[in-house]
Amino acid sequence: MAPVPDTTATLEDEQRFFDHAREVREKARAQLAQAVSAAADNKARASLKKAAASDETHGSPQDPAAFLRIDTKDGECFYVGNAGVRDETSTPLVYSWKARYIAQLRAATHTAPGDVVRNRTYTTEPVNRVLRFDDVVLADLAERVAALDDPQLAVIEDDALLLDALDRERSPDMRQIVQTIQAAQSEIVGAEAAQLLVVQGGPGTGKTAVALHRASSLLFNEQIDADQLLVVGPNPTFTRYIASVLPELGDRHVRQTDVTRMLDVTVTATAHDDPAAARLKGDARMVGLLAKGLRDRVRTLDDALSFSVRTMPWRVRIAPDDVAEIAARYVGSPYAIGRVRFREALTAALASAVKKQAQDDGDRVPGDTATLLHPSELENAVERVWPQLSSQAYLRDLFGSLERLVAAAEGASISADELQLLRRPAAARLADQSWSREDLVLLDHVNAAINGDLPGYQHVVVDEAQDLSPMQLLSIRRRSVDGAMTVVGDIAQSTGLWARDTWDDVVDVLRSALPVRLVELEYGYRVPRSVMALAARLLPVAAPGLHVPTVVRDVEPGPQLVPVPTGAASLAATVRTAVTHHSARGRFVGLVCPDGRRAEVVAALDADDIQWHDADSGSLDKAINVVSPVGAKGLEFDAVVVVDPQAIVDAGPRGERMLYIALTRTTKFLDVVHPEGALPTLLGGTRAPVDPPAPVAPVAPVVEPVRPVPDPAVVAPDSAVVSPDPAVAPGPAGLALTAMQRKMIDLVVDELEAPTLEVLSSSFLPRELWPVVLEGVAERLREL
Ligand SMILES: Nc1ncnc2c1ncn2[C@@H]1O[C@H](COP(=O)(O)OP(=O)(O)OP(=O)(O)O)[C@@H](O)[C@H]1O
Repeated sequence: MAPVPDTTATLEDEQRFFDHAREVREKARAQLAQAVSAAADNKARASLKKAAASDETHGSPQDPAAFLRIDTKDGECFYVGNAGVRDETSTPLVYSWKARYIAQLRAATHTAPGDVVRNRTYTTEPVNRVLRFDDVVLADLAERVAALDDPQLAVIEDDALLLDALDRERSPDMRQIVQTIQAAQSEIVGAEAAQLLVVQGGPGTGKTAVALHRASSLLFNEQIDADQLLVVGPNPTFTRYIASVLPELGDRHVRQTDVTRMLDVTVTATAHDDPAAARLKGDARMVGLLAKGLRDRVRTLDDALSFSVRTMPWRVRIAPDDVAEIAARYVGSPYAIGRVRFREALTAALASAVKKQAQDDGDRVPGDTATLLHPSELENAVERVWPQLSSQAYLRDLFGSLERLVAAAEGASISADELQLLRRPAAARLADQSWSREDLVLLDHVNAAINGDLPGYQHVVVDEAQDLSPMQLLSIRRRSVDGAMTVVGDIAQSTGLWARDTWDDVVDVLRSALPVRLVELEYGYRVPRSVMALAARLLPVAAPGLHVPTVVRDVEPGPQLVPVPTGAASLAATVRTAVTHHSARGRFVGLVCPDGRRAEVVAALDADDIQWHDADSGSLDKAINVVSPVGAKGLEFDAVVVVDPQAIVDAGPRGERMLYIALTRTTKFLDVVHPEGALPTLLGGTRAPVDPPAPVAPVAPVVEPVRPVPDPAVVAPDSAVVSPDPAVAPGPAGLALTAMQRKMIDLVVDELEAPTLEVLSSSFLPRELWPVVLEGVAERLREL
C-alpha cells in the first residue's frame, strides 16, 4: 500500500512519499525501456521505441515526483506532478497536472473553495529533495483577505512561486507555467473540449500560456492524437516563440502554424492589395461570390451532344435540357466531385439510350452498353459542360473578367464599385499570376469548394484571433471537425483591416452546434504596474469600455520617457544607447519601431556594428530584436524600447491600439524614445492624436491630468550619444544667398531653435500648427 501521508505530514513524511513515488516512476520507465530492447523483431522494437520516445507519461527523470498537493474536505489528498505515477496495483500516487479533475481542483479559490481545503506547494532541489513546503488553507486565506479591497489580487501577490516565475528573465522561447497556473486560468485549462471557448484578456493575462496548457490537457483528457490538434497563431515569429511550450509539456507532434502557412495553397504572396480590396477579399460575402462564380463555370449548352457508338452505324444524342438536368443534380457537391458524378450520370444516361436504340433496331449489344461509348468523346463532352479547374485558374479567370465577376456577384450584395476592386489582369500563364495574402485565403476557400474539405482537427486553438478577417476565420473553421475550438485574444489589441470592438462576429463565423462560452482573464502577469498605468492612458480612446487588467506586480524603475530635442540629438542615437544599455546587461530586448523610423534606427545600430535581429522575419534572437508594432503582437521581452510613439499612432487607423500593444510587451523595462514635443497627448504630450479612431468617442485630445503612479520618468537623452542634426538653413525661395550668409543663417537658426521649441511646446498648440506660428512671426518681421 502506498505510504500516502495524511494532512499532518512532516517534511520527513513528505520526503518518504516523494522517494517512493519517484522510485515507482523510474521503475516503470525502466520497464518500458526493457520492453523496447526485448521486442521480438526490428519492426516491433522500432514501434515500441517510437512509443517510448513519445511516451511522456513518465515526464522527465529530472522532475521531482510532485510540485503540489491538494487536500479535500472528505480527507482525500491529490499529489500533482508533471506526470502521473501509479503503483503496482495501478493506484494513482501522483496525478498529472493535465487531468481535468486536477485542473478543476486547482480552479478553487478562497471565495469558491468547492471541495478543496488546502493547497501545499513544494520547493525541491534536484532531483527529488524536498526543501520545504508552503500551505495555503483556503478558509484561513478567506479570513485574512476579507477586509482587503481586492482579495483575489492579494492572494496572487502573496504567491511567491508565481512572482518568482514572473521575475525570471525571458528568452526567444516561451516557457511553460505548469506549477504556477492560477485558479481562473486553471478553470479554462480544464474546461470541456466540446465547445467554442473564447478567452478575452488584456496584455499579459496569460491567454497564450493558458491556451497551450489547455491544448496539452485536452490531448491528455480527450484521448485525441497530437495530430488531431491544431494551434494557429498570427505569424511565423509568434509560432516560433511559442513552439517549445507543447513539447516541454510532453506533446511533440501538435501542428503549430500561422494563419497563412496553414492554408492549403502552393503559391506564396508576392502582390499587395490596397486596403479596400484587401478588406473586400476578407469579407464573408466572398463566400457567395466564389460559390456562384464556380457554379457559373458549369455551362448550359445550346445544341444536343452527339456520340458515336462502337460497331453501330448510328449515333446517340442527348438534348441540352437533359444535360442541364443531370448537371443540376451535382452542382451542390464540391466542384471536382460534382464533375465525376456528372460524368458517371451522363455515361449512364447515354448507355441506356444506346440500349434502347439497339433494342428498337434489333441490334445485339453487350450487357454494359457504356463500353460502346468512346472515352475521349465522353471526356470532351464533360469538359465542355463541366471544365476541370484548379483553384488558381478559377480565381485568375474570375478576377480577370468583369463579366464573370458581375455574374458571380448576383445575390451576393456586392456593388459594381466593389467588383472593380477585385479586377486584375489575368496572366497568360498561370505560373506568372501574382497573388496577395488575401488571395491565398480565397484560394484555400476555392480549393475546398473544388475538392471538398480536408480532414478536420478534433480541436483547434487560435491565438491573437481578434484581428482575423471573416474569410480567415472560415478557413480555420473548415479545419475543425465539429467547431470545438479555443479562441484567445484581446479586443483592445484588435488592429488592422478587421479591427473589431466585440467578439460577436468572430463567434458568428465560428459557431457550430456546440455551446459557446466567453470568459475573461482579469489579472495581468507580464506588464509591471507602472508600465500598465502608462499604457492604460490609451484605453479610453483605443478601446473604450474595456477593463485594464489588474496587474499583479511592479518592477523598478518605471517606464522612462526619453524626449529627444529636435536638432540637439539624433533620435536614432538615443535609441541605440537605450538598447545597448539593456543588452549589455544580458536582457532580451525588443526594439519596437514604426516603419517610418526603421531605416534611421537600424542605420544607427549598423554604424556601431551592433548586432540586431529582424524579428519580423520569422524568429527572435537572444539579444536585440527590431520589430514592427504589428509584429510585436503576442511577444514579450525583458526590456522594450518604443520608438516615436506618435509615429506609431499616426501610422494608420487604430493607432492608439498599436501603441498600446507596443507599450505592453515588456516584463520589466520600458523606454519610450520620442522627438521632444511629439509625445501622444494621451501619454502626457501636448499634441492631438492625428487619426482618432472612428467611430468611438472621445476623440478630443484630452490632456489627462492624472499622472500614472508612479509617473513615468522623463529622462534627458544621454549626452554621449547626442549627435547634431545636419544644419538646415534654406533661404526663402527665390532669395540668392552667399555661402557666408548661409553659414550665418545656420548659426542664428541654431540659436533660435531651442527657445522657440520651448515656447511652442509650452503653448499647448498642436504640433501641426507650429509652422503657422512661425509664418506669423515671419510676416511680422517682414513688416518691420
Ligand atoms: N500562472 C502563471 N504563472 C507564471 N507565469 C505566467 C502565468 N500566467 C501568465 N504568465 C506569464 O505571463 C506572460 C504573459 O503571458 P501570455 O503571453 O500568455 O499573455 P497574453 O495574455 O497572451 O498576452 P498578449 O495579449 O500580450 O499576447 C508570459 O511570460 C507567461 O509565461
